[in-house]
Amino acid sequence: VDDIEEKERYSSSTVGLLKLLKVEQEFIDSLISKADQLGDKFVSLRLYLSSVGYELNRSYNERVVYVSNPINAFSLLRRIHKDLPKWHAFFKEDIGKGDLSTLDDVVKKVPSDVDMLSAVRGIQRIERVYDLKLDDLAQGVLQGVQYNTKLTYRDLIAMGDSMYQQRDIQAAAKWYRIACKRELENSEELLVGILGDPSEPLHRQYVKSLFIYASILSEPSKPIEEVLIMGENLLAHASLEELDSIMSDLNDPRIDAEVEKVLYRAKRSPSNFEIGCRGLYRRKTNLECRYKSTANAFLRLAPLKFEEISLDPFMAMYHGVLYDSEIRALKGQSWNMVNGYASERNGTEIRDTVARYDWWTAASLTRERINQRIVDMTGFNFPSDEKLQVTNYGLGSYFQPHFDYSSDGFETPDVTTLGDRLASVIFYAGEVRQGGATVFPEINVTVFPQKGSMLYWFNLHDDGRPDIRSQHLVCPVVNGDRWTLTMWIPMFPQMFGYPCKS
Ligand SMILES: O=C(O)CCC(=O)C(=O)O
Ligand SMILES: [Fe+2]
Repeated sequence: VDDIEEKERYSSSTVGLLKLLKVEQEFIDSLISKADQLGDKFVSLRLYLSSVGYELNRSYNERVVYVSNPINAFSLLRRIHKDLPKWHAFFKEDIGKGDLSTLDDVVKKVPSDVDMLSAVRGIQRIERVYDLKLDDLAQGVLQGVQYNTKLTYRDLIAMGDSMYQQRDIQAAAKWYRIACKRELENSEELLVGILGDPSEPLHRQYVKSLFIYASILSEPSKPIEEVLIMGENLLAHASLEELDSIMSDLNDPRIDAEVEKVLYRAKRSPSNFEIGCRGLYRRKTNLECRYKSTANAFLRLAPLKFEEISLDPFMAMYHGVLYDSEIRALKGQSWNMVNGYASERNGTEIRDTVARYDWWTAASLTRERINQRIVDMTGFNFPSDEKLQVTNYGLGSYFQPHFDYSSDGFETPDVTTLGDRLASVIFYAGEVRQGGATVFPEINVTVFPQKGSMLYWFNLHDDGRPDIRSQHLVCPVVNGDRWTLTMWIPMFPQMFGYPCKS
C-alpha cells in the first residue's frame, strides 16, 4: 500500500503533467537519435509523431498551457500509458542491434494503472462538480469555452472502460455511446497494426453495458456481479454479424434518442458546495473595494488594492501582492513535493490525491520578503523566517471540505506552544482560467484564484473557539496551473498585537 500511495501521481499536479510531457519528449528524442537505424520504419516514426500531435520546440509557457487543459492532460496520460509501450515494442525490434538503454529508460517512466485511474477520476470530478455535458467534454468544450483540442476515440473508450471496471455501468455506457458516434482519427493500417483496432471491442462493450444497465434498472436487487456475468456471457457468443446488426439498430436516430433518454434521466441536484464551485452563490452587496493605506506605515507608503470578501466572519483579499518575478522563482525551484490526500487511509483502497505540496523551509530573501508582506498587510505577528507551504494542483485536483484548526485532525505540533491556527493566508500563484475556486459553503462565499492575489480569513472566534463558518474546500481545477503559497497564523503570538473584533 505504502508503495502505491507514496508514488507520485502524474495527474495530480501540473509539475507531474510537465514531467509526463518530458517522458514523451525523451522517447521522441531517442527515436530521432536512432533514426538512421530505423530503415523502413522511418515512415512509422513520422506516423508516430503525427499520432501524438507532436509539436517541436514548445516553450515552457506553451507546455504549461497545454497541460493546464484537462483534455490534453488526459490524452497525454492515456497515450503514454497505453500506446507508448506498444510503439516501444514496435521500434525496438529494428533498433535491436543498437544501444537500447535510453528507450528502455523512458518506458520505465510510463504511468501506471493507478495514474490512469487518477486521471479518469479527475475528468469524472470535473464533469460532476460542474455538471458538464459529456458530449461537450468530449469535444473540448469546458463550461461553454471551446478549446482547440478534444478527447480522441481511444480516450473516450478508455473513459468507458475505466467506468466499466469501476462498475459504474451507466457512466460507461454514456462514454461508449459518444465513442460510437466517432471514428478512429488515424486509421492507417500500420498504425492500427501497432495500436490495435478498438472498434469491435468498443461495440461489444457498448452493447454489453446497455444490456447490463437495463437489467439493473429492471431488477435493482440482483447482485451486480451476477448481472455482469450475464452480460459477459451474452456477448461472448455474439458473432460479428449479430453485433453489427445490433449496432446498426442502436445507430438509428430514434432508438438512439430513447437510449439517451434512459442514460441521462434522473439528474442529481447539486450540493451547496458544488453551487459554490460553479460560482452561483448570490453576490454579497454590503462589501467594498479600496486602496488600503491606513493600517500601518508600510501601507501608507505603498497603498494596496484591498477587497472585502465577508464582514462576519471577517475575510479579505489583497490584489497584486505576489509579483511575477516571485512566481517565476517559486515555480522554478525544484520542490520535493509529496502527495496530499483527500481522505484517511482505508485498507488498500487507492486514495484520491488532492495535489502535491512541499514546505518552503530553506531560508531565502524572497520568502522573507513575502512573510514581511503578510505581516504588513494583516497586522499579524510572526517571524519573517517562518516556513510557507507550496502547493501545486493538477488534472481535476481538489481539496475536500475541511477546517484549518487542529481539532479537524491537522497535525500542528506547535499548537501547545503557539496556539491553534487563528487565521489562514493563501497567495494564488498560478494562472487558473476555470475552476479551482476556494469555497466557504457555510457562508456561501466563492473566491476564484487570481494570480498575484492573497486571501485571508479567520478560523477561530476571538476567544479561541473554532468557528465552523470557516469550513472551506478547493474546487476541482477545470483549466489551470494552480499554485498556492499558504501560511497559517498561530493564535498566541497575536494575543497583544491583534485587536479583538468585538
Ligand atoms: O488553496 C486553497 O484555496 C485553500 C487550501 C487549503 O484550504 C489548505 O491548504 O488548508
Ligand atoms: Fe484549508
